[in-house]
Amino acid sequence: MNIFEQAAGRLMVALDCPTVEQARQLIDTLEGIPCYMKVGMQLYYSEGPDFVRELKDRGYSVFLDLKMHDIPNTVKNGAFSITSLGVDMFNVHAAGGLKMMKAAKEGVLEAMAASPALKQPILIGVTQLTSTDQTMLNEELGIPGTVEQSVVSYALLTKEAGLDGVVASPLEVQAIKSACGKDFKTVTPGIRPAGSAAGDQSRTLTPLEAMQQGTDYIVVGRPIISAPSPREAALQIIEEMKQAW
Ligand SMILES: O=c1ccn([C@@H]2O[C@H](COP(=O)(O)O)[C@@H](O)[C@H]2O)c(=O)[nH]1
Repeated sequence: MNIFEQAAGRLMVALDCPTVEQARQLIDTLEGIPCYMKVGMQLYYSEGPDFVRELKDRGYSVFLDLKMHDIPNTVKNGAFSITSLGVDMFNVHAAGGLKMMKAAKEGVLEAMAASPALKQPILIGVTQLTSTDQTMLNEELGIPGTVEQSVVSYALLTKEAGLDGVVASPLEVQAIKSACGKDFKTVTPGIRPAGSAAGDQSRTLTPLEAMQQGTDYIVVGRPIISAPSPREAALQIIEEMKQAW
């Protein structure tokens, strides 16, 4: 695998589009770029599992970002269904607790036992959303301490539950890796190339800075989707990621 492919494989493009037609148009413009595709609530709730299957048929790695957070039994059954779909990665909220995260893992293992040909998906826990800042954490959510402390404590809980990694901002990657080990995966949204609008994101770094922090995957939505040329924007981000090698 060359450096371009290695970098592209660590870029997750958030397909935050309202319809499958718009998502297809975006994917067509990214033809030949071997990035991960992230399907979130907007597209999944409108188009359902068929579009995920279509992405898999087109050869993409798929991160299904539905952030499950419910009672353990419901999450276990949801994890069974998601694993049976054949996605490469999915997530649950770490705030659902140890029992809920362990139930998600059980759902994965039961789906694997039912269909041994499936590839086991990477299962990750969401720590503190990248839109959350220090004031919101302490004053609105009533959680004491720093954002980094909260993220690391969720990461440790996620690891204890037997999951593979977490979603966090790139600013916390080093603290997560030193608490949970370098093989514990970090998936980091909150990526903003220089000059692009932060929007609702609070904890951000550029693609190069995120890679320099040692993150495993960066997630990018609007800086690609809303660019005049999404293809050029994605290629530019991959170029920036390559500089970290
Ligand atoms: O903490 C989180 C968890 C998930 N996301 C998702 O990532 C993308 C980011 O999109 P941008 O347009 O680049 O901001 C989006 O799909 C979120 O749902 C996140 O941002 N933060």
